[in-house]
Amino acid sequence: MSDFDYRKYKPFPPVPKADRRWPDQLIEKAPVWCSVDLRDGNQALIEPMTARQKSRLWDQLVKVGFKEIEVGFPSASSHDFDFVRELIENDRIPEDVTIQVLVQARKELIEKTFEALKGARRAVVHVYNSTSTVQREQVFGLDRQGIIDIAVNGAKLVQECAQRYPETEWIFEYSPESFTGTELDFAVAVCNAVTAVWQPTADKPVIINLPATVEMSTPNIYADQIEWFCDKVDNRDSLLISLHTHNDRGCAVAAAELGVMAGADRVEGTLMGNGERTGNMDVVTMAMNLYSQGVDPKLDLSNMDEIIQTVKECTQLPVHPRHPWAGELVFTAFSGSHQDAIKKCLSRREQENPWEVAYLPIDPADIGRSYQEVIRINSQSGKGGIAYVLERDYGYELPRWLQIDFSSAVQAYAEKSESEVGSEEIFSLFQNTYLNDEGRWQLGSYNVSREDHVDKLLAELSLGSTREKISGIGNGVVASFVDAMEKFTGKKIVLVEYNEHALSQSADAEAVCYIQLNVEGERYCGCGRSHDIVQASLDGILRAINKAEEQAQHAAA
Ligand SMILES: CC(=O)SCCNC(=O)CCNC(=O)[C@H](O)C(C)(C)COP(=O)(O)OP(=O)(O)OC[C@H]1O[C@@H](n2cnc3c(N)ncnc32)[C@H](O)[C@@H]1OP(=O)(O)O
Ligand SMILES: CC(C)C(=O)C(=O)O
Repeated sequence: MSDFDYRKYKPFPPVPKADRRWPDQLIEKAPVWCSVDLRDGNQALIEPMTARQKSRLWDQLVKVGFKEIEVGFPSASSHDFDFVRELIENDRIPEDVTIQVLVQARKELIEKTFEALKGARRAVVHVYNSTSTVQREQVFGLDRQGIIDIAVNGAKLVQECAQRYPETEWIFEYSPESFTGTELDFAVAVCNAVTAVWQPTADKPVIINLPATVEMSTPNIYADQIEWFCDKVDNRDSLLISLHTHNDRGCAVAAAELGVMAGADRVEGTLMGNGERTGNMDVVTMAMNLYSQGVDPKLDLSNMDEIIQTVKECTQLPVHPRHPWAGELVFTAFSGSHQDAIKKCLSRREQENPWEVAYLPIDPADIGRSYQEVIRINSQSGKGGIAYVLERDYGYELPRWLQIDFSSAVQAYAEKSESEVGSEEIFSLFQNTYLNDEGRWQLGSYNVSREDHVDKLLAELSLGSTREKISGIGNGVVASFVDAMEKFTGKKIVLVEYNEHALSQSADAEAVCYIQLNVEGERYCGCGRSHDIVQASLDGILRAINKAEEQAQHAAA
């Protein structure tokens, strides 16, 4: 057997179920969220958070709008204990926020936990023990009854301690840790034994948390487990069924979503999915998934960059640029056809209609992202994206024929530079390609007169110290200038395309004019920009002709 041998592993058994209902459910409201950033997130860090980092993350979690926050494992370390005390003693817990703490089902740890919570207005005490076959057999060396005894003793101790501190409103939570590796009938039996101690009612429910401590199966199987559990457990109406998924197979969010469809009321997770191994369920992703379906996520994620910054600074972990909804590249299109579709959808969008923009599942502005990042240019980009950047940043509304012409210049440039082409680079390339007069003929003074419906143009061209007088006639200034240039160059020139617009980004009302000429069978484009539309047109024509001349000289050389 080689080291990499799939025969080492066995498939996860499906849940035999003839009455599967969850696939037909829709999630129409947000679950109760509980952040476990300061506990599960913290226990997985290379360097656990300092008091200052915890405090900062706490403030952020409150700001985002979590109403339940697991703040630590106060019996495990003095840091966690002190942090809980600090929150309580300095009155830092808003009225509508409930703190939660985790503890193993062990006497001395439970007692210490209640000491840490002394004086709290309201708190969730979350007690757990492992119930899976592997842990029963190999870690605890106990049979089913032995495991039930640990859970029941823990539940009794929690209840007794709570009675010692009646000034606090207590909420109890129990987790059959490693639920996904536990036989379902046994998970139900353990939880029933715990709730038989706590005696919850519909008015005073307890939380039963069903963790995928390790994600072991496809998310549909987790949903089957949740639905099966909800159907069989005693007193379902007096329980809040909570989910706590991990991301070992990369499906923690999917599992939580399907678990909610299967009947769960509450979801535990962390911001950006920090947590043990591959992490906890990412609350940002699940909440944004709801948001993008038109469901109020009951969390305020509008300042995504601030959230990311806080998470990064407190956990010392990076956030991937392609992290769902939040990464710095998730609203960016580099590829041409995507850019083209985005540009068209955005320009046709009517504010009052529901959001429907190709390749952008939500409006990036909702989470504080600018449209600057939506379209970025590299060698994979096309004309639509390039035109979008020029219009957005410089007010140039390139006609389609010029977009086609210019995109080949940008493509060549991007291939040569082998990197992204920034907006300023694109504009400078545009100027060099269509607005450049260096070493070329420029238009000096000109005069147009009209006689018998025919326009006559006299003009002066200059190139360095050389001056040339030209003249032409035609129907309009443009036609007479083209005529003059035909005589001057000795070439056949036809005006193919002409577009103009006022430059919206110019404070003093400049116009821009785009020209395409056919010079001796070849097409050349030029552009003019001036306060005077005639000047802009003539400049555009001359620049296109200059390009034709330059090309002819190169060909001759
Ligand atoms: C899936 C999760 O994320 S669960 C949360 C995990 N988080 C943490 O463990 C971080 C905080 N924990 C700690 O710092 C430590 O475990 C402490 C301080 C709480 C306890 O430390 P210690 O008692 O020295 O050690 P340890 O955790 O190894 O204890 C293991 C013992 O407790 C028992 N035990 C472990 N978990 C539980 C539990 N939930 N309920 C009852 N007993 C338990 C084990 O069987 C073992 O018993 P043994 O000593 O008879 O073999
Ligand atoms: C204690 C429990 C809820 C836990 O963190 C887990 O199972 O992952």
